[in-house]
Amino acid sequence: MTKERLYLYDTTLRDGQQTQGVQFSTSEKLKITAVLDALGVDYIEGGWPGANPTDSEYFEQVGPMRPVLTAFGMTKRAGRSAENDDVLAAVLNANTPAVCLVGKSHSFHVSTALGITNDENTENIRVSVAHIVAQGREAMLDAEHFFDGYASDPAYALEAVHAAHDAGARWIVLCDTNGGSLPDDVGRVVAEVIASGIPGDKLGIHTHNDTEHAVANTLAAVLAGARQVQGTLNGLGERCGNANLTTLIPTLLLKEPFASRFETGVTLEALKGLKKASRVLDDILNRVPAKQAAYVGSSAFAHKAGLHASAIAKDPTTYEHIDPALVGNARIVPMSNQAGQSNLRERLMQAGLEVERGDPRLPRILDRIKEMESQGYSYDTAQASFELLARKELGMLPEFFEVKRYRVTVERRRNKRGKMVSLSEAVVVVKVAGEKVLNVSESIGPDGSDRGPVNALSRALAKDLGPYQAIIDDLRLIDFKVRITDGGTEAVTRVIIDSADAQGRTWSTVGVSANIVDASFDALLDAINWKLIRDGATV
Ligand SMILES: CC(=O)SCCNC(=O)CCNC(=O)[C@H](O)C(C)(C)COP(=O)(O)OP(=O)(O)OC[C@H]1O[C@@H](n2cnc3c(N)ncnc32)[C@H](O)[C@@H]1OP(=O)(O)O
Ligand SMILES: CC(=O)C(=O)O
Repeated sequence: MTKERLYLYDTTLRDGQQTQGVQFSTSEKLKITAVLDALGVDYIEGGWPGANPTDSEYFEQVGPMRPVLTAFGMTKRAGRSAENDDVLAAVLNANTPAVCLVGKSHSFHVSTALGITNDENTENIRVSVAHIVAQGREAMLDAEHFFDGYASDPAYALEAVHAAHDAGARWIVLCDTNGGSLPDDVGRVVAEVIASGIPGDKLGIHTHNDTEHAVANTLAAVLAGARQVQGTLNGLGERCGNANLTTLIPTLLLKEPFASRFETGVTLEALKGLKKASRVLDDILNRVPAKQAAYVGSSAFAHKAGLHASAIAKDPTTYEHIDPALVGNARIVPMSNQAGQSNLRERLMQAGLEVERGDPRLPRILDRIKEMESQGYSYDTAQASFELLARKELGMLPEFFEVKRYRVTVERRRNKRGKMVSLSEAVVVVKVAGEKVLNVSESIGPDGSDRGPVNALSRALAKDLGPYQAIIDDLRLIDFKVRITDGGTEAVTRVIIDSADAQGRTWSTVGVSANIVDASFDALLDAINWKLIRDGATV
């Protein structure tokens, strides 16, 4: 059976930039462009030229590429010609092969937001699309609020999209702008638009995630006949985000009925780069990756319960909907008080530790984990701390250095300008390679402000570890989570630290104490020891 082509349209650089707190620089936009190109999307919407200096600069710098570069803008305003609309001119001046204009298709918005008549709006759409087509560009209309408009005034919603179609638009994109639609309605409405005379291979779908249905709504639209799919990496986008391409792409490629009916520009080989693509965006945004993200999250193939891990060891398909390698992800079998010996052996194997079934050390490790978790530790995310605990029980934990003592102080005082400022200072004394080393560090960030006592401790600890220093030089603390938890008889502080290094590895460690500084210090120590072991340090 010949497969039908589905076109993937990425709007990370435009609608993704409408996410609260997200502001890409030009170089970040160029980096994301390269990721999208490698993945194989068909269109990249680069932004709104003329709306801000970054978007304009991006279009000047981006250069030729395989995906169709698309500039975004809005239909011309009433009372002026398309040729004389300065906003439209700025969009066209970016000289992109494709231009996508947002236009109103809900009569309520035409009267309320634009303050014009339906006829004027229809004319604005028609003339604007015709103007783009006359310049030899591929024209698209993002029909804003289409589904809400169709529910309240179907005749006008159809009039608006037919105006774009008749004026030569290559794509008419039906937008669920407020994200409140549900799949049955989206599928029905797309089918009715096709029945009204706009063929499905000219229809696109653009959904928002305000009811967590953006992906489901997109799939419903595709099943009803739409052939262009809009979305963003990691579901970035205005309010609750857009349809998540990081979920949609593997679903379209791997799940039925999509996999056998459709093909996209993304190959199975490129799909293996999906998790990495997702992480590049997280890195740019300085966000901690969402662990439970479908397909690409670090928990997406994590098998915590003993029953699951036992079956997974026999056949991974017992608890996995796809092979994680297809999307560049990996299976993990975390340790926790939900685990049995199958989790443990699998997890040890992943850490390079072969332990025979029936080895008496296995139940000892399990007992130790359960005992530590009852004191407030949590190992299902802090896998690096688990590995160190297991190594200790197995007699395979080298002592690279010994911490003799540490101290941290926080001083609050007025600076010369009379402003109250803090200064955190830490002293750590370690014995390493037979030598006692005293390290002192302050915690001042690049902007001159105090980064707190844990940062000062981390810097002092990692300042001079003698022969091991070169190994830990690239260690970075990327996240720090503190939680007051029940440690058996009384409340304790649990600190989880996520670390990363230049090899792209991330790992989590845990520390627990009644004292937040001690809990943090223990988690920091584990982070360093884990890296030393993984990088082959010897005593
Ligand atoms: C649904 C979506 O997400 S569409 C994407 C929206 N994206 C953005 O808004 C981000 C980029 N936008 C901007 O930088 C600015 O809004 C600009 C540069 C485009 C316009 O700025 P300003 O001229 O200051 O206008 P402002 O933002 O206050 O208001 C938008 C104007 O566009 C008009 N407008 C809105 N949609 C349309 C449309 N589809 N066609 C024509 N005009 C429109 C509004 O009526 C309003 O005009 P008014 O001030 O005469 O009432
Ligand atoms: C165009 C667009 O981003 C929307 O309607 O949601």
